[in-house]
Amino acid sequence: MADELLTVAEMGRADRAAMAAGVPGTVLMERAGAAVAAAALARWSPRPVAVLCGPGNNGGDGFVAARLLAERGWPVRLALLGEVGALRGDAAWAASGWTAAPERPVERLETGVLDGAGLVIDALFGAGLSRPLTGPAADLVMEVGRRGLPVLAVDVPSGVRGDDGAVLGCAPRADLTVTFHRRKPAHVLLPGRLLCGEVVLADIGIPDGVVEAIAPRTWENGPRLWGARYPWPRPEGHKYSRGHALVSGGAVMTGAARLAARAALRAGAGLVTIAVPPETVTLYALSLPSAIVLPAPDGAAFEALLDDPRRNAVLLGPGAGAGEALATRVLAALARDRSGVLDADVFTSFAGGLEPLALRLHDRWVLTPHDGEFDRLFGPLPGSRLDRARAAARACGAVVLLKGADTVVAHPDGRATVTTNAPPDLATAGSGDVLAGLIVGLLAQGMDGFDAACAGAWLHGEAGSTVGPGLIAEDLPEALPAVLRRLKAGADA
Ligand SMILES: NC(=O)C1=CN([C@@H]2O[C@H](COP(=O)(O)OP(=O)(O)OC[C@H]3O[C@@H](n4cnc5c(N)ncnc54)[C@H](OP(=O)(O)O)[C@@H]3O)[C@@H](O)[C@H]2O)[C@@H](O)CC1
Ligand SMILES: [K+]
Repeated sequence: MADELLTVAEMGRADRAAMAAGVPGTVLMERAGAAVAAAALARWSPRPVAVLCGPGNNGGDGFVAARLLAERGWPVRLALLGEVGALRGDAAWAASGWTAAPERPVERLETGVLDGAGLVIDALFGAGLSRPLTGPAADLVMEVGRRGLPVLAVDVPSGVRGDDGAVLGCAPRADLTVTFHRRKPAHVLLPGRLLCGEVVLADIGIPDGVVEAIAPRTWENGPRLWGARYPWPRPEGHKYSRGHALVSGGAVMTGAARLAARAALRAGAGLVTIAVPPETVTLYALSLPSAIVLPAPDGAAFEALLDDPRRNAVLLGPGAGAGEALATRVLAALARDRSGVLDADVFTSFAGGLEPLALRLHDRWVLTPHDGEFDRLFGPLPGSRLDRARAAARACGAVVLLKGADTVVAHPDGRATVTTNAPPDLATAGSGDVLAGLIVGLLAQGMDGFDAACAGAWLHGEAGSTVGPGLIAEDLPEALPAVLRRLKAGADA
């Protein structure tokens, strides 16, 4: 499945470009409807179907699918929101194909159309959803849910907004969603992703060059985006050539930096130094035999460690304790030519204003806030998680990774990815520290900020899935070798 995600506006451009290139809209619609019918035939045994059509082209796709399933002998009832005579363009053409057979009426959109149905095809609204569902459309959607009928959604479950996966009013929970040409953000962002069920991507004959011309800026995160630049160890390499991460460890919450350091090592950093309060050196050293544990009693000692240019990537935040001392260390790291990750307590330390950070950050730095930390640092920004992460990256000049079940990574230049492989088991204490450690480990090996953030988020999700139920954060670094082995096998194939 292609990784690009098209906004609704970009998909509209793709449709128009295809038509300008000589593919008529009716042909696109016939192929779209045929893909829906084919998906129904592939997934379900023959059964009575209720096709719910809206007043636009999404409904047009429904008319085509209804005709094709009826031609295959499936009992099909079709109901339309509005009047057939009010349909325009390709949708009117598609409706005429259905009504050409006198035994195929167009029913009013009322709940009775569901009686006897063993499958619902939801073709009420797709890309043109412009407001919350109300009236008969909402009634039908609610009734489908009450009856627990299987649902095949056309393009998106009606009520799910394509650009951000938000639900306007209500939307059915689909078992299968057939979308066209490329997926939309709604297929990967929550809650949309959960309402889509399985997503099938259908080729409706939009020429390949069209996507290149549109040059989308959003992708589903995965190794196809960054795998070619993954810093696999080289035969001629040694630990000094694999980067040296510097992790700042705290006095009280010592687990956070230890988890991060271990993850950085597992991600392949050649060396990891943890700078810790002197009284905690033994504790850190005993639990991390592969790391270098050094005392850093104060800011000056930390700066002395920073001054060694071999320590090329820095992690600040996990377990550090918010406040002036942490802020000073952050600014000291930013004043040097390093890459790094800012996490956790850093966001509280700079909650008073972004300016001191924004003046010095650049795109080899990655900020990894969850939603609460994000709001603390950037304020309540409008829009979807994609919009907000992009705006934040632009505002601060660094890569922003907005953590969650649908983690977004955004670059200041507008590129963004959505990560979809994170299992719910990852929502556990210390999980974010591991993520920060993975990213700093990749930065230390020379990956750029956007690649490192994307690869780190994906590896984190894979490690989480590998462990599965019962996961605790300590498991994640240990799961990494198996994940990397699979990644490398794919890269070598
Ligand atoms: N050639 C192509 O472009 C291709 C497109 N394809 C298909 O077309 C779909 C996009 O079609 P579309 O642009 O016509 O929009 P669509 O989702 O049918 O809805 C628009 C209508 O719904 C109405 N409406 C909106 N919200 C409402 C609400 N809450 N409650 C009530 N009414 C509401 C809205 O009214 P308005 O906002 O104008 O008042 C308008 O009348 C796309 O998802 C894909 O399935 C494929 O066939 C491939 C080729
Ligand atoms: K739909």
